[in-house]
Amino acid sequence: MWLIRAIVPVRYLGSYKRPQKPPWMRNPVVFYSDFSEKKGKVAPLQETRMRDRFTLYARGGEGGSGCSSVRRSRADRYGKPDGGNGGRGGDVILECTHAVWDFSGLQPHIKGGKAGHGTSKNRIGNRGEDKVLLVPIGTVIHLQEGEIPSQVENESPKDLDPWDLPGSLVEDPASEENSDVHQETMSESDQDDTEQESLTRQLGMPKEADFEDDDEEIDQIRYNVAELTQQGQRVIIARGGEGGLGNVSATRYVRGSKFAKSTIRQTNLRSMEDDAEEDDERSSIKAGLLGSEAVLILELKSIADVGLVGMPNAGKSTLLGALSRAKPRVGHYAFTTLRPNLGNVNYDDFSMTVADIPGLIKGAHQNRGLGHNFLRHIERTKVLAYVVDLASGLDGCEGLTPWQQLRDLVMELEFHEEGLSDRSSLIVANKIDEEGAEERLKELKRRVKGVKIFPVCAVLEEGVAELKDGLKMLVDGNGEPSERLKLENICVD
Ligand SMILES: Nc1nc2c(ncn2[C@@H]2O[C@H](COP(=O)(O)OP(=O)(O)OP(=O)(O)O)[C@@H](O)[C@H]2O)c(=O)[nH]1
Repeated sequence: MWLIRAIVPVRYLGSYKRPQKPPWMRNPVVFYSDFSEKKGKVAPLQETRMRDRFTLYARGGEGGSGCSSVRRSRADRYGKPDGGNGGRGGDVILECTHAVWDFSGLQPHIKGGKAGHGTSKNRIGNRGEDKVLLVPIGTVIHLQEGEIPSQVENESPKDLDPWDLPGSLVEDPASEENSDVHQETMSESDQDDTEQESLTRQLGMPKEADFEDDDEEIDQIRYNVAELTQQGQRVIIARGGEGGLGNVSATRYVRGSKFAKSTIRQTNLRSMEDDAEEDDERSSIKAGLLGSEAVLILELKSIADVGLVGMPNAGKSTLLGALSRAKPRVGHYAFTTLRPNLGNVNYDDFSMTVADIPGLIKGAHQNRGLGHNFLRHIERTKVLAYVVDLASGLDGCEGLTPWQQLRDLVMELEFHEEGLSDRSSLIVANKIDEEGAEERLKELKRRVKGVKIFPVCAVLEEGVAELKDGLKMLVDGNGEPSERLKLENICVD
């Protein structure tokens, strides 16, 4: 026995118990989270880049299959069909909400819930679960493939309140007129055709015209097919498939067709050929239909009354904080702002939204800096506030003079979209507290004409009240139409 103990390791004899590690060694991350963070095991919290453009593939849920079941009783030896229809597949729905900023929470592929199958006793299958995706306010939908999304709830009476949006959803008036005329002259037979078409569409059957236009439609993106601009507004982007017919409904359907004479009792009398044909038809109507599919490009265009445009470090975020209760990130380095920030400016009888756009630099249209992608967020602003840094380039420091900043900003706006700078504007001359800024302001007023200039110290909130009044005048529409910043009105040399 002693000999065996000496040869076989002690742990295999059952008496050995492996010593446990102390708890702080078993789970170092929990007990020493600071330590592990220092070692780089836990990634530091980082602000992720905004996702304001997103490609989404959506598919409605499959319809459930219809059930084939026969209910027999003593009185009815042959039985009666009692199979219920399949349920309808779930839809994929986009819902607009203030709760999300961008599309970073979305998955690229989304499918509606599958419906339940029909069961005996003529019970219909459960409806598939709808998938609701939350998107931010100001989402514009472009259609790459599939059906145009349909509005379901809270449809806004106007496209966007309270002004007409420049460059978005502008429809060709001629086509509108044509469509009106077309509607007026539509005869009753045409209406019947349309009803038939919608029925075919509901049943998921392809139309003849679909086949003809297929080639043309490939690779064509239909822009601005829908947009979500109000809290709670919803659109269905992919519809669930219809459920298949159970044998109760299917028998009725088949009785009405060319198999009128073939009932369950007459099965034995039918020819084998008819049987096969009928079975095919029965099984095709029994299966649930697939849901519709769509490939969409979602694009976020924030909606604000005023857009703050300026070079990095000009003090836009500080100014937004001074104008509103928003608390954007402020830093003494360039590109602190990585996503547009929105703030509400309140007056006694009025309120407006201000958007702080990430800083622009010369060449942003060639993707320098953060590029000019964020400029799409000011496509929908009514008023532009150019924020310039009066202290930039003073005392031999690096930086552009305020008038050079303005020239570059207007040029970048125009590079992004022609005519983007052509809207009511004012200039915010920020950092007036800095040494030499007063002289700079005088020079700025001499060199730039056509728009009002508001000297401001955003940090100390000086001049902010006057700026608020100036913004209100422009947003209200009381501003003179000539108050636009034009390149020819900026003297740089
Ligand atoms: N002296 C002075 N400094 C200011 C004033 N306004 C802003 N600053 C400073 O300027 C720096 C940049 O301010 P931000 O508000 O982050 O500038 P921004 O334009 O949002 O910068 P980006 O995020 O890069 O686009 C910060 O250090 C602010 O404290 C001002 O009126 N006077």
